[in-house]
Amino acid sequence: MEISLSGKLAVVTGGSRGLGRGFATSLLEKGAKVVILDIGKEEGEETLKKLQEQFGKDNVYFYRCDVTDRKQFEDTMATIDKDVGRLSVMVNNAGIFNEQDWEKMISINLVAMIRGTKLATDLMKKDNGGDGGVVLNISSIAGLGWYMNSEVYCASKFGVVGFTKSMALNSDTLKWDIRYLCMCPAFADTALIGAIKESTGLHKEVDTGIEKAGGILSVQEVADGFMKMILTSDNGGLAVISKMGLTYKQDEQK
Ligand SMILES: NC(=O)C1=CN([C@@H]2O[C@H](COP(=O)(O)OP(=O)(O)OC[C@H]3O[C@@H](n4cnc5c(N)ncnc54)[C@H](O)[C@@H]3O)[C@@H](O)[C@H]2O)C=CC1
Ligand SMILES: CCCCCC(=O)/C=C/[C@H]1C=CC(=O)[C@@H]1CCCCCCC(=O)O
Repeated sequence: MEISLSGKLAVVTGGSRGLGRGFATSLLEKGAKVVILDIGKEEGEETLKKLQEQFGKDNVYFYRCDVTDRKQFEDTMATIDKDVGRLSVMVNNAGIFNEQDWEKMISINLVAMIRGTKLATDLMKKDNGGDGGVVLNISSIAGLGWYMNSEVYCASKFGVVGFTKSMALNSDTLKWDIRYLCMCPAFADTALIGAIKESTGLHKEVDTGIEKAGGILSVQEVADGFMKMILTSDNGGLAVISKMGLTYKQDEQK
């Protein structure tokens, strides 16, 4: 069964550039309203301008928000609920690769993803006046396997998989009418690749890894897999997006 996104409100963290901007664009193409949350003010405002030109002023919003700042994240979500509308789609996408500043990486990749999921759940759950919806958390291939010089990144992304799959099993999920989904991209063509090379020191190895994987994913390829999950995946869907396309893990067949 495919859901309709027309007129639905979506929030995308880290949506100013890279994969997040791709997800925001896909949601807008399907008729959703999109709020981008990002720490980068200039990039956010630039993206807002471009997307508003393409999809209309009333359909795209940008709030500068550091998702590691608990109060800022909570206040921003409350403001969106009051000023923009009722949330239906939450995309916890903001992430970094920085093994040196590993505590910050855990705060963004894992803690903020958990917080975003909980804040969205409170706004969407049917027994709290919400309309239900979908939370899609962005993990990585590094959330299912292990990579050299990437210990904390892998730990953070394994955490995203474990948390999201377990949320999907929460005994109240059916009552809430919320689907919890997790997507694991392989190497994709964004600024993160430079950060991986710099942080791990594995410049050649990353290029070889990309070659072995059949090349680098375009943002559009990842966004297509993302949209397929949003529209059709059952609660608990966990999928890899690679050059082979979107592949569900274990018992999740689509
Ligand atoms: N590019 C790749 O090869 C892969 C990326 N991923 C994941 O995809 C997600 C998106 O990454 P990319 O688009 O590739 O990277 P990117 O670096 O292009 O975009 C990340 C965005 O997150 C924002 N951000 C960072 N810290 C933030 C904070 N504290 N609060 C709010 N926003 C913040 C950045 O400003 C930026 O706009 C990340 O979770 C990443 O781990 C997963 C697998 C592969
Ligand atoms: C192959 C060397 C990798 C070293 C750098 C690294 O640890 C990268 C980690 C992850 C960061 C985001 C990702 O998605 C990266 C892993 C992607 C690897 C994809 C390889 C696919 C394959 O081997 O088939």
